[in-house]
Amino acid sequence: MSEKLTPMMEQYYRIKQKYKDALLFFRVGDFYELFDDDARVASKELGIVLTSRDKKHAMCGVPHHAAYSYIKKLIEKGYKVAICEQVEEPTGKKLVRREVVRVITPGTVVEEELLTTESNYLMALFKREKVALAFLDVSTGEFFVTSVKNVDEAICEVLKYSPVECLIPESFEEVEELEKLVKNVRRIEDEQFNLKRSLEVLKDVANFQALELSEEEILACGAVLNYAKNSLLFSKPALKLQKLERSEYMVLDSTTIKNLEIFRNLVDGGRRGTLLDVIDKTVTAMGSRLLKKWLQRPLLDVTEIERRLDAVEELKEKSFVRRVLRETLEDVYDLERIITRLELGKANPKDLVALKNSLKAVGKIKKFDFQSKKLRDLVYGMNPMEELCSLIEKAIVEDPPANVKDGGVIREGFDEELDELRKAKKEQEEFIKRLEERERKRTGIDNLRVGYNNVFGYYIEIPKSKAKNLPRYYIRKQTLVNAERFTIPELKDREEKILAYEERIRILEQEIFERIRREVVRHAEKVKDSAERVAELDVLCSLAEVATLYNYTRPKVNEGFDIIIRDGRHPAVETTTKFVPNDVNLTENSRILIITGPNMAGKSTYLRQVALITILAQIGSFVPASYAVVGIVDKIFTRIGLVDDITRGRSTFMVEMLEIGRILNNATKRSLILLDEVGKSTGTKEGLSLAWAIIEYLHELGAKVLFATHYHELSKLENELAGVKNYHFRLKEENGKVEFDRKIRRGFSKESYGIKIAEMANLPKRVVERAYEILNSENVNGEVPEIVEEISKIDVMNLTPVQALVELERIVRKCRELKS
Ligand SMILES: Nc1ncnc2c1ncn2[C@@H]1O[C@H](COP(=O)(O)OP(=O)(O)OP(=O)(O)O)[C@@H](O)[C@H]1O
Repeated sequence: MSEKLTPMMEQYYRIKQKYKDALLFFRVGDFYELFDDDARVASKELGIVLTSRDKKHAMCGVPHHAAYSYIKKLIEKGYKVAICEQVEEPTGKKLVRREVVRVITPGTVVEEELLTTESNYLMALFKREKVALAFLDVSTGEFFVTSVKNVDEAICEVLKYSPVECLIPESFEEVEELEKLVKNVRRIEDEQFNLKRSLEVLKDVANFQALELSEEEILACGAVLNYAKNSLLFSKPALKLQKLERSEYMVLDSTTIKNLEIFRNLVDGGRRGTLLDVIDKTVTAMGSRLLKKWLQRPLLDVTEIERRLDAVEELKEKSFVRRVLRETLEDVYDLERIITRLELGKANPKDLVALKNSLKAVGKIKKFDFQSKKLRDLVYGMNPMEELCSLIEKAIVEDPPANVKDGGVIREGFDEELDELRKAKKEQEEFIKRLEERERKRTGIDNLRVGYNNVFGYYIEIPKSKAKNLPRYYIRKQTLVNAERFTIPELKDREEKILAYEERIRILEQEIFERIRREVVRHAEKVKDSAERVAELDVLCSLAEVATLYNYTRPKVNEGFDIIIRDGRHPAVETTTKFVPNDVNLTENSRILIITGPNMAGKSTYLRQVALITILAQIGSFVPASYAVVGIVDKIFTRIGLVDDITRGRSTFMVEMLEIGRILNNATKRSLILLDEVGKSTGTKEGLSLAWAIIEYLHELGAKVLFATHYHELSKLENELAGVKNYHFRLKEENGKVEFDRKIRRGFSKESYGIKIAEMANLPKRVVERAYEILNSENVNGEVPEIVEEISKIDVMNLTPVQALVELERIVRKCRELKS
């Protein structure tokens, strides 16, 4: 078959050979065409018509000007797209040279049209003794690496950063775990995680030597960089690597991130109703990304937290200044991405104008005067780069086209040679105008007209009825329904001149644009620095805005142990419900709170709000409370709600115990632990014993614990362990009607409201009455028969001596209680 291929198709197959795993967008004139299997896939995924070329090759195509919308769909579905361009101007019949100029994958996108404002991370994972994770957002140049102890912790990082594409060695076993969280997991041959190759690509990263990375980290970093390099984004990456130490930030494990609905809600996985959603009032894309990072990494350093709080307080108080500042911040475009596109040579003239306008806004921000150290430092260090700004202003027109090749980008008066060429071209055009006038007179045809199109160039158009007896130098070019088109030697001559000028203008404009781009890139670091400052100011303004809007107060954050909150609220629930505030006192002798109360009373909400207030305090935000003291928490663990993991053949109980095991093994005295109905997923007796033993363990550890439970028996722990205190929620009963009052109270409530809630839920009256009847009958209410039954169930022969002792102790305790 190969000898019958046209030269173009031969060229196609040669190129396709190198990009087998990508859909090849092959530029033919104004279209990108896809062939064979690529065409079949694309036509199905994009809903476009499948045709054929030369009746041999399946084919479909998309117009080049709309290509991004199609590429976006394919990328979102996880495909790689290789863009093959015509890299020379087509001349005559000779086959035009074509090359792949870019391979686009979800994690290597820099094109504005293909991105959202969120971070777009490409991640690589490498596991040996530890697990190293490298994250690269090529669109902003953000690049960081971190190490964790095991795959569980790695999953937690993945959940936090939500990478869009993930590279793992083929031998990595826990791939299913990852695939639940990341749409595009790519298995890379193990040899690709190669030390020599990684070191080779990493040597271009300026600060690499200074970082002391582990081998795992080097391999993970090398893998992401090589992948980005193979997508033809850069030959030498201009990146700075950051090594994140987990010990510098509060650790939020994956269940906590999910349960507290920090980034995604539990309803549909979206952003609505999440903590991020509530506190994100940023006005720039950079600010919005940074705020998310702050939530991903709450601080442990009290000094820095206090600095942020000072800044938020000042901005909260100066509401007018804040408003003006936020309006100015709105004028700053996504500088991080613009400067990255400029560095990668993928920027367009509009990017330069946006950069200039942003720098002007930066200049205005620099003039703000603040008291707090953080705000002063941020504002003072802003660099508006007036010279660069005025260079762009002088060089680029205010509203340039998106593509330099379209021309009209460089302002008049900026470059003498360009002005000369434009003038010369204009003279020719004016000559043609005069020529039109002259020919009208010569021929006596009033509606003779000179026109231009891309295919035929300049022509003289004359209505058909009058296209007779024309001068001999008129040469026919084209016949239309109502008109004839001609050229004359003079017009042809001028046209050639105009085309030659146009070509020189085009090249010169591109050269000037490139010169300015290089000049801007020389100052890239300064632009990036201002971008970081803008992002931080925006986040601080957002926190001040939220504090004002929702009436938050400044927490007192310290190195102490206590968490004391007055009138605390759940930041998200309070935006949709009339919220009843509650206090919390977590101190050395009240560090484990056993919280009982009916279903739906508000126990889980209470647990969550304490954790959310702690997180807010440690990112430097005000908190939803009237007063709050927060002693730094190193890790937050949660076990809320029952989750099955059937896919892994684990029962609800197994999952629960695995999670509890992880918590008990990793928590420290400084940790905050939220446990909701632990033990519920197994039999009452066993569940209760486990809950009991877990509380004893955590009491010894000294951690702060909120333990919501239906096991009323646990309330006895208050008398046995110094740090345990009982709290409860109850129903308000007025005139025979019950409702939730959502107030937490000290002590333990014996009342059980199950049937009352059933009544509230409109169960048939007969059922409710019968339930009360049974409840009040001897068998149910009497506790002696219950004990007898329990003792008879104990399988004495199969108990170890220790277990037997535990059982005995429990029974004795119960009997004593009954006696009293
Ligand atoms: N302090 C509060 N003020 C107002 N509404 C609240 C408050 N706390 C909780 N709620 C509302 O009550 C509902 C039930 O709360 P939550 O889920 O915390 O109850 P629960 O005691 O944990 O219930 P269960 O034991 O069934 O899990 C929530 O959906 C919330 O909207």
